[in-house]
Amino acid sequence: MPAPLLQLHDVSLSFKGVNALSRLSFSVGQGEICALIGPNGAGKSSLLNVINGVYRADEGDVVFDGARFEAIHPYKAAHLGIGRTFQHNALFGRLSVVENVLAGLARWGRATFVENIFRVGRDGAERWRFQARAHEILGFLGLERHAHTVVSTLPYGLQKRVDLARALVAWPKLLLLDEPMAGMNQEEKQAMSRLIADVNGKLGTTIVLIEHDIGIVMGLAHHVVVLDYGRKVGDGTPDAVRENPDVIAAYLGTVH
Ligand SMILES: Nc1ncnc2c1ncn2[C@@H]1O[C@H](COP(=O)(O)OP(=O)(O)OP(=O)(O)O)[C@@H](O)[C@H]1O
Repeated sequence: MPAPLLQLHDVSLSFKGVNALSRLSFSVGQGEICALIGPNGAGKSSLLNVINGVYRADEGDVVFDGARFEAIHPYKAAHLGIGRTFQHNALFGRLSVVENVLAGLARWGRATFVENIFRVGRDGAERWRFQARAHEILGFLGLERHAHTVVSTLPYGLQKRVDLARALVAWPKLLLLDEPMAGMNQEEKQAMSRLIADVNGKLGTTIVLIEHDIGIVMGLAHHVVVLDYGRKVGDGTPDAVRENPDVIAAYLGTVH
């Protein structure tokens, strides 16, 4: 395995007696695409929330890029290089695509988000740097021709791509994607899967993603971690995980 970028050690989290995560340990190597799979309620979203500081683990710790934390604020996580998309659309529907992408840089500069999108304010050089970065990412994700389209008027598949652009614009080392293909048809899933592979292959971004479509996971991920009731029941290459009897019993066996 490549050198780890992210390591979890004995991470536990509970909600009023429900164990969402139980002594969970695993590592994600630099440059990997790691998929988290498991049945509904297995703890996948809770895990992403611990990694980027939305939840604080009850026990255990996380090591990211060589630095250990028990709790971290989401803004701090973003500054350290942990980007995130959400399961449910969290875009500003009435703003344009490029304005939404600029929102991903809102906490990076000296000017405010409002100053940046209305192109006013203190730091012209920074404003142009951010605009250039936003357009670079839009170009990379094939969204440039939609840059000035109001987000709510775009088809769902493209809105998910804008969400990816917003997470990617702030130079993340680690990108956490919470069901980036949820609600998509097969063609849209294939297109999103190719984009994620490009982000990983061409930008070198390490990716942890939650995905329910096993066919997509097996084709896209280098590494699969399987959760069941907050516990890890599988951890390895897609082929190794597919043949693991515990995984078949806990999860893969239940999808047919
Ligand atoms: N904010 C919360 N308050 C109370 N319980 C929660 C909360 N978030 C998650 N849980 C519980 O923790 C467990 C793990 O939930 P989580 O959403 O992390 O699972 P998941 O694998 O992401 O599920 P899904 O595939 O349905 O999104 C579940 O039992 C869930 O009900």
